[in-house]
Amino acid sequence: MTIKTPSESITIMTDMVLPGETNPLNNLFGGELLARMDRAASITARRHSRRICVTASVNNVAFNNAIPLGSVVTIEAKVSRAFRSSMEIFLDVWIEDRESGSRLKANEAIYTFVAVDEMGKPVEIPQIQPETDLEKERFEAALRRKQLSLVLSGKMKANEATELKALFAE
Ligand SMILES: CC(=O)SCCNC(=O)CCNC(=O)[C@H](O)C(C)(C)COP(=O)(O)OP(=O)(O)OC[C@H]1O[C@@H](n2cnc3c(N)ncnc32)[C@H](O)[C@@H]1OP(=O)(O)O
Repeated sequence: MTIKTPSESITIMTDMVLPGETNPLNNLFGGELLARMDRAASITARRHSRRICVTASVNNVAFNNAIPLGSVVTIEAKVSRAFRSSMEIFLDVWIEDRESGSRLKANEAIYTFVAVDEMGKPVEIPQIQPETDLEKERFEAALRRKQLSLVLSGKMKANEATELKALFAE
């Protein structure tokens, strides 16, 4: 079984917010950000698996800070954990202050991608070896999030979600 680190497949995309991409408050339209994150996550999933990858679910998106027109937006996409054919991709979104250059964390999201063959059938992928403390923390919690996503999508019975149940029993 091949094992890879998250840094081997990281994708960093930097772009600007243009007038056609904003809402009436002149902030980045939510759907535009979702599409940009999907693109970055898709590249990371492909780099990790070297396969065709499809978005299986968007597990969490937090629009914590509005992103104003003209902002420079950086999206970082990393594999937090790989399972058999699916992988969790964690996205961190930053905006850059024009004058100081300092970065402010604007949003976070978690997507699940599945690697498939040419017929769309799920295929096995390399596992992940987390390195940093944050990567280890996200790796540990990923199975819980996978079970929650499967329960919510009706693909797993709640009483089979052992990791989730353990969380409530703590
Ligand atoms: C980049 C893009 O935008 S692609 C376009 C948008 N996406 C699509 O069109 C995808 C359409 N959906 C599909 O092709 C299929 O439903 C698939 C490939 C995602 C899943 O196929 P299934 O027949 O359900 O396969 P299966 O049940 O074996 O699941 C495959 C894996 O996905 C995982 N999975 C499926 N649904 C979910 C979900 N909602 N949340 C988390 N994981 C999921 C399964 O747990 C399994 O993981 P594992 O192999 O790592 O244990």
